[in-house]
Amino acid sequence: MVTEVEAPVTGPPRVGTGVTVSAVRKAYGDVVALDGVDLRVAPGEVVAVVGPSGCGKSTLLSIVCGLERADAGTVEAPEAALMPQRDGLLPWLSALDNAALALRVAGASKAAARATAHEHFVRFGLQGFEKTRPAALSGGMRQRVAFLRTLLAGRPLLCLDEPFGALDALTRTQAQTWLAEALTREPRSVLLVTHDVEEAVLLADRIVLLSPRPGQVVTTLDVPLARPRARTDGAVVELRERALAALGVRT
Ligand SMILES: Nc1ncnc2c1ncn2[C@@H]1O[C@H](COP(=O)(O)OP(=O)(O)OP(=O)(O)O)[C@@H](O)[C@H]1O
Repeated sequence: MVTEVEAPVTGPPRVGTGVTVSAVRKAYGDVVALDGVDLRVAPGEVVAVVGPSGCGKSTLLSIVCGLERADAGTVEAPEAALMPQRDGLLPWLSALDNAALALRVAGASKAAARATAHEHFVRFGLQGFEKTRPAALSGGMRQRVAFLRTLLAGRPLLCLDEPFGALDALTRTQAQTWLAEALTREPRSVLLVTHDVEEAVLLADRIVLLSPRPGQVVTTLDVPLARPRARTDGAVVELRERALAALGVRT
């Protein structure tokens, strides 16, 4: 009998040292995107950043990932893998080669990178689609390929920018469930940007609410609930209402 062992995606370090953002400010000319933002992601914690469109959420992720520099303030963060707002899959590569991309960039041979990525295809619900190009995949499958590629980068911190923003409501719900399960299996420190308060309550350990631009932290909510969480659960509904009220949204 063959016993299948659930292999982790990559070796240690898995959750790293966490993230500390202190008094970060960033302006583009006259447009102040972020002003005095403080934020902490403890090792292994999922922190959601929620706020209205244009309040600087993507800018914050770019700074934490080291793609942009803050004008003021400090950021301490381990090496991060960014899953951008659009899935960023390369249209001319197969699903397998897209998933294996970070490994290739890190210097693995094509065969080794494909073999490692392929080990995870069943678990990610992608088996049978190895050779399929992104255009022929469903939206949910594209997100899973993009997420697998992000995980395989082997970084202790994942920065996810609206990972499900482009999906329809049903696919989005499935993807949220799937992400919650994936993070339970493969714990990482996660900074999740979303404008969907419910998504934040379903996935995060803590929610940081930002004001309209310039983005400033309005309040932080703890989500002390076991996963998986149901959107109809009373505690989930209550936290969602509290977050919306803090953002000034009437329900
Ligand atoms: N490279 C840039 N050059 C000039 N302005 C920028 C640049 N990047 C962002 N901005 C501006 O900074 C502000 C914050 O943008 P950012 O994309 O971080 O917001 P966001 O909260 O992620 O928005 P959304 O929810 O709509 O994605 C916006 O006014 C945006 O136009």
